[in-house]
Amino acid sequence: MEIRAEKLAEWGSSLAGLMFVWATFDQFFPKFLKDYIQLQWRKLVNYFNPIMTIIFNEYSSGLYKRSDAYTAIESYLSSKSAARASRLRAEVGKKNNPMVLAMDDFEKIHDVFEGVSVKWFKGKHIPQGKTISWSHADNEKKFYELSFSEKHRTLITDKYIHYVVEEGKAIQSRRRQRRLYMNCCGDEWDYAVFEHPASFNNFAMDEQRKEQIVNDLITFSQGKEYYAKIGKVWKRGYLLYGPPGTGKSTMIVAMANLLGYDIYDLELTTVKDNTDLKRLLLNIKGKSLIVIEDIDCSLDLTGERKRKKGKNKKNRDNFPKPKEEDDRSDQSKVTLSGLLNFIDGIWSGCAGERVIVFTTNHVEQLDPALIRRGRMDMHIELGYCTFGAFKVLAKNYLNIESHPLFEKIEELLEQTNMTPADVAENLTPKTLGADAETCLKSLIQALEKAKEESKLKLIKEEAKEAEAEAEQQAEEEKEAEQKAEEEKEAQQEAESDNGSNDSYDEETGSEESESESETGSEEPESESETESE
Ligand SMILES: Nc1ncnc2c1ncn2[C@@H]1O[C@H](COP(=O)(O)OP(=O)(O)OP(=O)(O)O)[C@@H](O)[C@H]1O
Repeated sequence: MEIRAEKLAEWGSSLAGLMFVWATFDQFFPKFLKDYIQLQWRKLVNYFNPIMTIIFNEYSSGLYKRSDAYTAIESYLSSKSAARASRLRAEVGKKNNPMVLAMDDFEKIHDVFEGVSVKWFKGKHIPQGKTISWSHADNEKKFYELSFSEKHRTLITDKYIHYVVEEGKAIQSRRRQRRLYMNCCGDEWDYAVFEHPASFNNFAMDEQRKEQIVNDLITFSQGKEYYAKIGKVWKRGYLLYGPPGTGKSTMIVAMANLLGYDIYDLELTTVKDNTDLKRLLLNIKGKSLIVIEDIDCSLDLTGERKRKKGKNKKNRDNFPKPKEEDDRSDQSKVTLSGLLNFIDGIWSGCAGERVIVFTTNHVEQLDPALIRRGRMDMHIELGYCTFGAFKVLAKNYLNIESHPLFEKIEELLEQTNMTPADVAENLTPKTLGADAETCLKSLIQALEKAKEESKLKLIKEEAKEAEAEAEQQAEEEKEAEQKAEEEKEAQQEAESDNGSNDSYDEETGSEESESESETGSEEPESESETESE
């Protein structure tokens, strides 16, 4: 015990001695000398275990835009900092990410990639004796320094940095508040912050089909290298078609939420001409989902423009249109070929990764050129509610996965056509505290009513058809009678004509025989003339 106490006292005094030396060194040695000693020390360490460093500056020289690599690294490290950095800086984030913790200046954190340890340091140069400028680039110069053992150079430069930048970008896109853009005047986009809770988890559709679509979207979003390899622009087209209320708009939102893309809602009727359409395309950023809703109402298939008929378009039609915009829509000259160029002409290669979605209630009216594979790569039919889709809605709206009434509902859904929108509406509790069973019963009532109505409709249609058939038959009979009558009259007339001719013959028989004999004598003559000629 005594020996241990002695040892502790010894260490204590050595530590105190060291601290005294360090304090003296720190206080009395000039900065350049300290820097020099530090440099020599690093060189000594490097000699035995060579360390490589890479610097990522916040601003590239001469540019006033933050470096993309720097911001991506910042996002990547902020996701690691909460657990690893000893000093953090808290920043108020956006609504969907209230607080962001980032590593503070002059902090270090360690990271491990494929078993290799690396060190990140966040530093900044503060220019001395310079007046403060409004430009960040002229003031503090922040940077990240990545250090690692020289022997892992290839792994870090070839793989790790790429991984960090891609991860950082993905984190940025998840954190960023997304935007819903609308084309407003000519070639410009206006936007609103977009927060819609629809997702594939709560989208009512058969699970297998849903999985196919989700996989397709994810494969596309991760396919940068694949598209580069096959020499195609990194874009994919989806055609959503089906009756109103089957979830076309909802699926667009679910797609955007899944991919973390902004939505560009393109209203073709307000685009002046093909040139404006091209300009709009050039103003679309990457990671975007371009939507043209009700394409059949936007563009005449001959390339002529057609004003929207009857359809109450979402978003835009809730606001009064400025007069110029109304006038503009009258003058729109976007053609089908302009739209085809917009989708996949050479200009389409300028906007980076993006998805194009068309929706329509009348797929049969669309020009095949517009929706052929390669333009609209995946055609998705959204139909009436199936039992599989109903189960998703029941889980969303009532939080139940099974119920004795499900069997009856399945049977009724097979016998009638009801859109998911109507099913959802019937599952929504109408009174405070209404339980699941009440809502299911209300749906059954609605389904039975719909079934009755469709039966009545069918009977009416059949009666109408029968009536039309009877009418046609009567008309045909009438026509036949009339025809018979006419034929009879014609025959009678012919007979009476014959009778009068006979009596004339009797009177003028000699004349006729003369004329006949004249003609008879002439005919062989003319024949012989023709032959000799
Ligand atoms: N498959 C679905 N899953 C979940 N909710 C749905 C589905 N289909 C429709 N709904 C609900 O019905 C409402 C109307 O759907 P939505 O606007 O997406 O239909 P739509 O096919 O785009 O209709 P329209 O052709 O009239 O534009 C939405 O608010 C949504 O809540």
